[in-house]
Amino acid sequence: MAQPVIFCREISASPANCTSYSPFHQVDGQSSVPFAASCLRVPKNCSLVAARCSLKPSMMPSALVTSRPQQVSTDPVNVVCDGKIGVLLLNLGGPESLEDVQPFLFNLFADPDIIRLPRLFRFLQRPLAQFISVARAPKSKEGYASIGGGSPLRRITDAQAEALRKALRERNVPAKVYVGMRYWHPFTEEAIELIKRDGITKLVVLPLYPQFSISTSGSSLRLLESIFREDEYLVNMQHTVIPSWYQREGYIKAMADLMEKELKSFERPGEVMIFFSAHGVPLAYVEEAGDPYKAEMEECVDLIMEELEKRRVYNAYTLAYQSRVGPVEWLKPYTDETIIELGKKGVKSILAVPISFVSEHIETLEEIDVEYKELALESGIQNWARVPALGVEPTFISDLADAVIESLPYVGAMAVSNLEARQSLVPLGSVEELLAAYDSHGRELPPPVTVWEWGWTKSAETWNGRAAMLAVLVLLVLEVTTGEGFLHQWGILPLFR
Ligand SMILES: C=CC1=C(C)c2cc3[nH]c(cc4nc(cc5[nH]c(cc1n2)c(C)c5CCC(=O)O)C(CCC(=O)O)=C4C)c(C)c3C=C
Ligand SMILES: [Fe+2]
Repeated sequence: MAQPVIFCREISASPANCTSYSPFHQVDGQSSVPFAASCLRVPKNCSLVAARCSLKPSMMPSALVTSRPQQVSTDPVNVVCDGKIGVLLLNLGGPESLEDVQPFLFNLFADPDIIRLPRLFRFLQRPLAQFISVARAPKSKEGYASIGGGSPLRRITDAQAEALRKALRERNVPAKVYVGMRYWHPFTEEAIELIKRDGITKLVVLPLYPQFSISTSGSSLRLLESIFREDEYLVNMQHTVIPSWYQREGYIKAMADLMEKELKSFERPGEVMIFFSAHGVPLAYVEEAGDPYKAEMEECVDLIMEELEKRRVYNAYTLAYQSRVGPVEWLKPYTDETIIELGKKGVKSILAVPISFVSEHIETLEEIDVEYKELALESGIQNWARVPALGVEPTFISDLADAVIESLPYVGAMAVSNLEARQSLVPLGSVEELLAAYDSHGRELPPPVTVWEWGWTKSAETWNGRAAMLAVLVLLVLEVTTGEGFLHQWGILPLFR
């Protein structure tokens, strides 16, 4: 994993030709040593007012100076360009109807960042995804049926895109804002088509996940990288990525505002346990593949609590991880077990705070509001409330707009137009650099799901699952090699040719 370093960059634009060099400095204590030099290309007629940026220690690669955007100095950063600016919001996507559930799950499980099979078995990714999605669909459908028959994600993300567009316009930055989902409509590929159609020349890529995970932002960026690689238009389009933004002051304040408001709904606000519930990831993502998700999550919680303390809110708090799937170990502590523990310890009031996602979705509306609430009440907790997701909260949207504007001076700063370099480097640097910083060896990730959960103990479940997985792999190999078997009989296999 990349070592923590401090990067400092100064950009100065010469008005004559609007081209400048931006030396990078790696700052080691007091001294500052040149680290690398890259050419910042700015289109003609673009006036770039000097921007200074100093970043605190971070795991981010050098290209991603925008990863600590709140650290950008208060100097005015004005980029008024004749280029067409686009902002691409990346998100997960969700089924819009019950019929969409199985194909949506297929897309999710076909993603090697969700299930990464050993290289030898990669050809089984899609058959396996088909198998798991068909097996899981009935349970998932029940969940989506209970929240109105589909995910609200598309509607909310579209509203966020529109609000962001307006906020940018109010700041005199005319930009088009696009939504690209990873697993359902509008797919990232659809967004890219619109970006090309509109002739966008400068793109800010903004995953709508506050914290970075290989399984979310990483997966979306990996897809984007492969699209960029193959497209001559995109090769020449300048871009930058804001990989995570949980540490931004505006986001932290917006979260604290919502929490403060919700705390007031309790009879004795001071006695409420603040319960941050984050979406989990399998432990191996963090411990073996270098996913910064857990570290970023913990820092995020600390920053929110610090902000609340400034407001004289001193409640006890805890962080746990929800939504685990299958028998492998996920990040701990688990939300359900923690709720039971708190009940045993005599906690009477809980304020649940969904922390890894900025829209309402199935895991807030069903898992937290229904399942965890029920569990809490059964465990002796008497008062339960939940903080709503940020959605289009003005402070939040306004902060996203600031993040986009602060990142504009870096758009294309790492551009490589050299044909030879394109082969080894990703054309426009930053997506590739980001992916290279995490999960650089593309290590095998554990399949986080299983459809075979039998046995009485955790260990038995794990081994049963592994044995069943092996058996299915063998069957699939036989199917693919002989063209006969149960998947063909069920008409499953021809679907993914
Ligand atoms: C930061 C957020 C998320 C992380 C990290 C994440 C990892 C992750 N998810 C699965 C499996 C499933 N996720 C599902 C839905 C879903 N996941 C997230 C967010 C994160 N996932 C959201 C916002 C949603 C809901 C979308 C919606 O429709 O509202 C599902 C489908 C629902 C279900 O059947 O439970 C699955 C499955 C894994 C395996 C994983 C990490 C490897
Ligand atoms: Fe998920």
